[in-house]
Amino acid sequence: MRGAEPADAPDEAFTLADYERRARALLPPAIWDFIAGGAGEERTLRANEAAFERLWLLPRVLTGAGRPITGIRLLGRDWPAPIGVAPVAYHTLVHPEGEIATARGAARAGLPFVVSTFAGTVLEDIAAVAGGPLWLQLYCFRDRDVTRRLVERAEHAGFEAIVLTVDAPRLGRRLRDVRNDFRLPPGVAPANISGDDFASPAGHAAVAFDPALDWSVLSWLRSVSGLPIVLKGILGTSDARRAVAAGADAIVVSNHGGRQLDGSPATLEMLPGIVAAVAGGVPVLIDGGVRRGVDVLACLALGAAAVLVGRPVLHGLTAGGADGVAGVLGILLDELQDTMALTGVDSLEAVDRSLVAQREQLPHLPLAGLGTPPLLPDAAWRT
Ligand SMILES: Cc1cc2nc3c(=O)[nH]c(=O)nc-3n(C[C@H](O)[C@H](O)[C@H](O)COP(=O)(O)O)c2cc1C
Ligand SMILES: O=C(O)C(=O)c1ccccc1
Repeated sequence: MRGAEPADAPDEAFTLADYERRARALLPPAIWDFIAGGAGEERTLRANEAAFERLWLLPRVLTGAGRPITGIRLLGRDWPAPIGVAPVAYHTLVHPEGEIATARGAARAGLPFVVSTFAGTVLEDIAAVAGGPLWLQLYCFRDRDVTRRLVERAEHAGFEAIVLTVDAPRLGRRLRDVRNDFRLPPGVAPANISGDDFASPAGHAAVAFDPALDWSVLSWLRSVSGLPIVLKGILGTSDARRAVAAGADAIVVSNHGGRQLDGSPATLEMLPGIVAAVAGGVPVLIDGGVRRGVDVLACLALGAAAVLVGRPVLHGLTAGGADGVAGVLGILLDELQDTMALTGVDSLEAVDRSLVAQREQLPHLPLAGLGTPPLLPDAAWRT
């Protein structure tokens, strides 16, 4: 259920769901499937969004907090809001200007952009139009020279962090793509790595990704770059602790938007346990299913430093190029401000766990306990 929708679906978009609908109407079905789909039966994909439906925000009244400030500081940089663009391959699949248009759109909000190893446009060109922090998402290839050159180029172009994706020794089995025999259309190819045979993403990954990647990759990465290293794709508490011990500068709690291990839990459900395990050691970011301002605040209430959004940015890019990306990010920002004002917090430092309650738990709470409900008991399973 997407909220009040006009029957005749006009062109104007007021929510991320509106952008999603517009993108779906515009894209060829196989490209839509590649973007929208997840691995296997898509249980994890569905779980990401569903987890937000089970969480309520508890407003505080008469706090005088009507003019919220959304800014945060992360890895030594000010962000105007705790929202960044998640790394997504091949923006040129949905718009001829690809990541250039995305960077222009993100620049209007001043928000950070994590550029994929599989970007369809050139890193230096993206850097030339960016207006907020740029991070490079890295897939570590068997060919470490190709990997190293990519990192060096990014550093030289002014990228400020490396986001190493750690949940992909190979790509997950995405059944929509298998059934569609999905291939990249002519003209869509990675612009920043050498090699060939990119047309089938899963086929290419099976050959090129390093399937034997282990924790030693961190010291290798340190040896080739002085940039902060962010590990993306952590879902378990012991992996989170290990990431901190291994010297990661931040982590992203992610199941890759449900595209890798189908059957892995919703990211929101794992967040509180991971935040507790990391105990302030490094900032914890999260992605997966963030679709409204209230979702952003829920993540922060459970301890996230910031969120990344993936598919919605591509929906904006599809529907309106740079304007569409700015539209999507602007809606999220406006909604976050609305949510903060109505929740009664005027800065993100004031946000804590007392602001959220898990739906199933509320009826059992004594009324007096509403301010500090025992939320989301930390992950029942540990890895
Ligand atoms: C079409 C598509 C391509 C993606 N490509 C990458 C990628 O190249 N590298 C990466 O680390 N994650 C990639 N992801 C995962 C996203 O970074 C992110 O984890 C996920 O999309 C977040 O969930 P959301 O789409 O629900 O916001 C991709 C996701 C999609 C939908
Ligand atoms: O990471 C992904 O999810 C993804 O879809 C992808 C696409 C092309 C190349 C590598 C990964």
